[in-house]
Amino acid sequence: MLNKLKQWKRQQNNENVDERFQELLKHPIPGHIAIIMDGNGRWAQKRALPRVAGHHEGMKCVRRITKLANELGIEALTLYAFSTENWKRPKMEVEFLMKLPEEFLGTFLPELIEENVQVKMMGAKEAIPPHTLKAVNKAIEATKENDGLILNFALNYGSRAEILDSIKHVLKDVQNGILDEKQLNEEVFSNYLMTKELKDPDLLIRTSGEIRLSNFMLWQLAYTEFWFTDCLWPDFGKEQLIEAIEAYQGRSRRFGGL
Ligand SMILES: Cc1cc(N2CCCCCC2)n2ncc(-c3ccc(F)cc3)c2n1
Repeated sequence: MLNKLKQWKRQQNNENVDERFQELLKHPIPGHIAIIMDGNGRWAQKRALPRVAGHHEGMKCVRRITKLANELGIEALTLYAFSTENWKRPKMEVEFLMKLPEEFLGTFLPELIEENVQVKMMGAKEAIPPHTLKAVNKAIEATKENDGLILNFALNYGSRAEILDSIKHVLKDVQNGILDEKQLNEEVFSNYLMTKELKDPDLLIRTSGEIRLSNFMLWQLAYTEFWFTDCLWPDFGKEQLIEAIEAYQGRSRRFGGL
């Protein structure tokens, strides 16, 4: 009896989730969503599993949320997969993390191609292992003509380093007469950033209850709506994505105006 009731309640909830998902489409959808995918280690710890099990489960969640974002017609999804600070983690964990891109793409690249997804990457390539970079570059090449969802992985990414490198590039262009410093403004500077082909994120989601940016897209998030959740990334699913976008749709954005 109890199982029947649980099954009925679960079905009611699923129907409600699907209705809410469809309802999202009647209101403005965020063009670009950025996600700090936090809580993978804690997810594993709660289950007395090794931390890497949480990272692996988090990788499956990447596929789940990518499919949902594509269904919603979201233009770009930027995922913070590995920060410049993550190199400080234990060697074994870093080696495991650096294998995830090739595992993800080895499994899902055909599906991404099928679903018209364009894979991009932003970050400092020089420190990324060749085997990792080879898999990512293969996916970028294989999907470069796709014009559906842009799936942008932040890999060995740090925003302060990105901004500093852009400033150095601007200085060099001014010195070489390529750029007149009087022409330098926010729009011109944005074209020096790794995100030059993307609009700024409309919505930032951070999971696991942490309320900080962790050196992520500091310039680009100036007018972005933030949504924080205690939900751990591996547990982040359709219902949580709906909740985040419902919150976004409930806010009126003024971009500094009245
Ligand atoms: C380093 C790392 C970690 C990683 N995690 C799983 C998601 C939670 C965050 C940490 C662990 N995931 N998940 C997917 C990728 C990936 C990266 C580039 C790419 F082109 C394709 C897939 C990934 N990369």
